[in-house]
Amino acid sequence: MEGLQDAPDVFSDRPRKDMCLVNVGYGAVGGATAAELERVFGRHAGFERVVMVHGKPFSLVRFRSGDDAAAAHAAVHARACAELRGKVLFLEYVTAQGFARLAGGLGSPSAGDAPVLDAAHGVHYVPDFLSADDEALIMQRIRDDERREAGPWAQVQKRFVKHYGYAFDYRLKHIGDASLTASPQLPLWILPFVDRIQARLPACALAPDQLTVQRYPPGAGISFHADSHTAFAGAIAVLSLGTPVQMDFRDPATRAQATLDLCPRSLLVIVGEARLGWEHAIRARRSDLVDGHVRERAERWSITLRTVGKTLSCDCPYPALCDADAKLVRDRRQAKEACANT
Ligand SMILES: O=C(O)CCC(=O)C(=O)O
Ligand SMILES: [Fe+2]
Repeated sequence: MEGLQDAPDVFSDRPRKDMCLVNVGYGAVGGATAAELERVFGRHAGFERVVMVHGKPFSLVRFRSGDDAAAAHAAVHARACAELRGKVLFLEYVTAQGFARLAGGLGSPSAGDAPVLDAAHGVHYVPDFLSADDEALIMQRIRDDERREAGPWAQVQKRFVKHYGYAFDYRLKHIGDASLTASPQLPLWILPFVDRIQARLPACALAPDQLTVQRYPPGAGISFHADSHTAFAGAIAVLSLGTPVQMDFRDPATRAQATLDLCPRSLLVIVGEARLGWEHAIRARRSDLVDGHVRERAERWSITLRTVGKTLSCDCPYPALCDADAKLVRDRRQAKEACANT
């Protein structure tokens, strides 16, 4: 296929949640529209979204899991499709990297181009943003709240999370049930720190209405992800407390990586490209290698501040990581519009 001979690691022999419909692209002659493809794939369990790339002869389809994709593959692959004028459809499983490369029209930078972690790319890192007294005060407030609220903490992988303002549903990867918040408002003790973040980084325009406390015992991490583009609007801020930890950033198309050391008492704010176009992760391991030396991890706490997206939309140029066209998001958007019109 066009351009793909130079793209190793794009296709996979075994089922993956992403598939490439290799012989139908966007367009009039022999092509289809996204709505037509959604009708074809939307009837299969776990369908999430179709991504079409202008000017390319293929399309991409994402399912919730490899099993869901395999079931749709069994029903669709190498068969004539009545909705597409009897055209025989051919599907190939694609890797996550393949999906990102194809969704980007294969125009992504070559592998090995390490992303640069600086403000120009939307990474704002402020070491020692908090004093040791601030850190102790925040830890004390977390403990005080804990006694008063008695939860609700949730365990996600090996870490523990608690939400204020809005809950996050880690299964749906979107805003969840409000009853799962410790409180519908941000805790009052965070407000002076929000003011301080705004004063320090005014251009990031952080105006949070959700706060998440996370506790990482040694060995806990968070797998590669981009925070949902539609669940949250604008900048994301992270205050780090406790042990230092490395955060890895990854370009989904090239897999190029860069590492940022998140020191205790630091502030990290990600916006724009770093927030929407890169994934980030904290590896689930007990130590980090820093300048050739093993640094053991102890317990780490983070406070993340976000603004819940009210429009459920996103017009970023990063389709591989954008959920604006995901079925869940479209359904929620529709339900919201229906509500507004009644
Ligand atoms: O704990 C952190 O430093 C950030 C975690 C993160 O990426 C997230 O909650 O989305
Ligand atoms: Fe994140």
